[in-house]
Amino acid sequence: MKNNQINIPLPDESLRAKIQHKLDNKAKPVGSLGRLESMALQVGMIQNTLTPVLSKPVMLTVAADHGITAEGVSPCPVEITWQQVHNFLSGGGGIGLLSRVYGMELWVVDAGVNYRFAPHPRLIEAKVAMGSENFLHQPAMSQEQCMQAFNNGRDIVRRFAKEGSNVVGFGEMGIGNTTPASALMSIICNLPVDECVGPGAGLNSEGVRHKANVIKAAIERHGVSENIFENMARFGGYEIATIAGGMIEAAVNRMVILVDGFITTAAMLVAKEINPAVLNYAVFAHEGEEQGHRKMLRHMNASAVLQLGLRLGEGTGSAVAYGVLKGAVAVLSEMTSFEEAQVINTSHIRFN
Ligand SMILES: Cc1cc2ncn([C@H]3O[C@H](COP(=O)(O)O)[C@@H](O)[C@H]3O)c2cc1C
Ligand SMILES: O=C(O)c1cccnc1
Repeated sequence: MKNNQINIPLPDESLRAKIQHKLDNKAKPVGSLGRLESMALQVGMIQNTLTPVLSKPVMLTVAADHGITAEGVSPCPVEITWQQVHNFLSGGGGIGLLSRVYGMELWVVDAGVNYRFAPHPRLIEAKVAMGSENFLHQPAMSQEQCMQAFNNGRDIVRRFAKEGSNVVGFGEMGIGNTTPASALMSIICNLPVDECVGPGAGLNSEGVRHKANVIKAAIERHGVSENIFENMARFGGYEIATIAGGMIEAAVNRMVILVDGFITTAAMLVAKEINPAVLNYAVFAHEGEEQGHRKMLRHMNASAVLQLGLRLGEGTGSAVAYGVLKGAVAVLSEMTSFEEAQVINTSHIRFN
């Protein structure tokens, strides 16, 4: 597939001034709701309306295993991936809890976990393989497997869009997945590997150095392609490919995309390589502790909604930011104007 074949609708720029005017005429000093106002503007533009509504919010936590863990790049046992899938499905873990607290419907996607799950009403079966290959020695996925995972993500999100969801949060679970995320980041942001790695789930500094060396050796071995899908097949993972596809499809369907932590943000890096218009739909939920996360956001000129020192993933930051997003959307759609509130209009008073 060529990089730019997927068509994403562009915002109707003539609406921007109208939304801004509506925000400026709410009963408050101009701009005083800060970031809530810019988020409201973004959602208004995404939905092409002065009265946006968030409906049927879904959280997709996409899980997969990684052959590269054989190189000792994660401090944690790989069985945690499938164990956490069970945990999430029972309402546990960070995302089981926070999706419930903030009112998002959680779905767990098996994109490539090395475990055979019994069917479960909240588990979406999209397994391409029992985990990726060890990309130090061979490509993580074949080109076909990578496209399969990408298209699975598109299919899943298309289904939710058809059912009336207009906001989707992404999260992930996959022991070892900070390694492919760092590799893709280094390639896409054109940054040295050392600037893209961090402790992940808890490596010490020696472990981080080892992780960097593994990534450098893998990039040396396979080389970097001009084609983003080839790079994803060489160095990526099934959850990253599935999330990237899901993000692209969300934008195609004019859905708000909540982007979570380091790994999910790497999937957004991939998605914007496929079509940069996806960024119009992205709300970057938080800026986390992993150094690479901050740098990826800078690369995309994005500023995150929250700064909570998170370093978990799973979609936890997306769930919390969804709470903020709800407030932002309500400001545009529901907050009283000066006229409605019978308050003297101060929208002409501007300090810059
Ligand atoms: C109990 C536990 C729960 C998690 N939930 C998310 N992660 C996070 O840590 C993993 C990535 O870090 P690394 O690349 O260092 O393995 C991913 O599963 C990510 O979602 C977890 C990790 C653990 C151990
Ligand atoms: O920032 C994240 O999302 C993150 C950091 C470390 C491990 N897993 C996820």
